Amino acid sequence: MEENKHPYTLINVIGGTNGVYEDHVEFLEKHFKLITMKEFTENKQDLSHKIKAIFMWFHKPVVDRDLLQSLPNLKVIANCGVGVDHLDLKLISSFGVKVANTPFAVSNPTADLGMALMLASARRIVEGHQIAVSPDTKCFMADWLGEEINGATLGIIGMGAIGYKVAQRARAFEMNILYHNRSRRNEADEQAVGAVYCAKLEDLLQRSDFVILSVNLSPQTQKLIGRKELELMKPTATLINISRGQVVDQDALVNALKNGVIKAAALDVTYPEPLPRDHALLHLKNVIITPHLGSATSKARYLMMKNMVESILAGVSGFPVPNEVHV
Ligand SMILES: O=C(O)[C@H](O)CO
Repeated sequence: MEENKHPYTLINVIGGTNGVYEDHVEFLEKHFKLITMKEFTENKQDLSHKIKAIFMWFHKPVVDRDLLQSLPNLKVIANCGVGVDHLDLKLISSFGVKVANTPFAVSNPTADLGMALMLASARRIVEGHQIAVSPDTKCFMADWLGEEINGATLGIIGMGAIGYKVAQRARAFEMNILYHNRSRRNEADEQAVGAVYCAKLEDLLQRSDFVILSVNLSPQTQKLIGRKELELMKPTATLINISRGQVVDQDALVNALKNGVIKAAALDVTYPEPLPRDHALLHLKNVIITPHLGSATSKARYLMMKNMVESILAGVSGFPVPNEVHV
């Protein structure tokens, strides 16, 4: 592969659970001369001036001041996924480096997962599976009653791309939809999904049977849902989190779930991930937890990688970077 045709790109070590999938490597190698973190660490002197881009797959490699200082020709960091809360955008931009994410690749699968969690909790899918496979089970179709979501009220907190996709799906399930967002959506958007804006978060919390979190993590949304907010929810309500674990005060959530303040929680994200094995959330019957599966589909992962490649190619060639995240 000719060096002058292909930007050198620093990636996380190939393979392993946090690595770039091995079957993606062939695709990446068509566009880049890939340098793994290991190769970089072992040959810093030779490589540091050559690397122009970072392919950041699930928060790796860690981009800190030291790494930025050792890459004087770095132009662009492509992050897989939409959330960039693990990146210090101001620091990165002070080095003249651009950041891009992949919002369009993740919005459908993450919204799907939000619906899956809501339905799984409402219809007791996880308990049902355990009953169905248990050697002691003799009786099917017994008293494992759940709730129907049609006609119920869904409160969506964070009506960005993912929140809106959730609303589209919830409409098809004939739910009543409330939403709270930094800025109100235009009338056409609201009407298309039948969503009603709640300027006050309190209002949405009091009226919803299901509350779903689809906000970005920021200083404003850290512990957005704490004791006070949980107490405003109905005792029959379920909290679903597909955003970031830190958006919820987990100690307050554990208390609320233990004491019947709310009925249940369905969480794709926690803090930390994974939770320590003795964490109370892992042992409560009214909790479902999935291991951050929001964007975990083959289609999304392929699209993420494709979008990242496009952003890197544009960034290293001095063109506007698709999906650039501005500070
Ligand atoms: O930020 C995102 O898009 C997801 O959490 C990564 O899968």
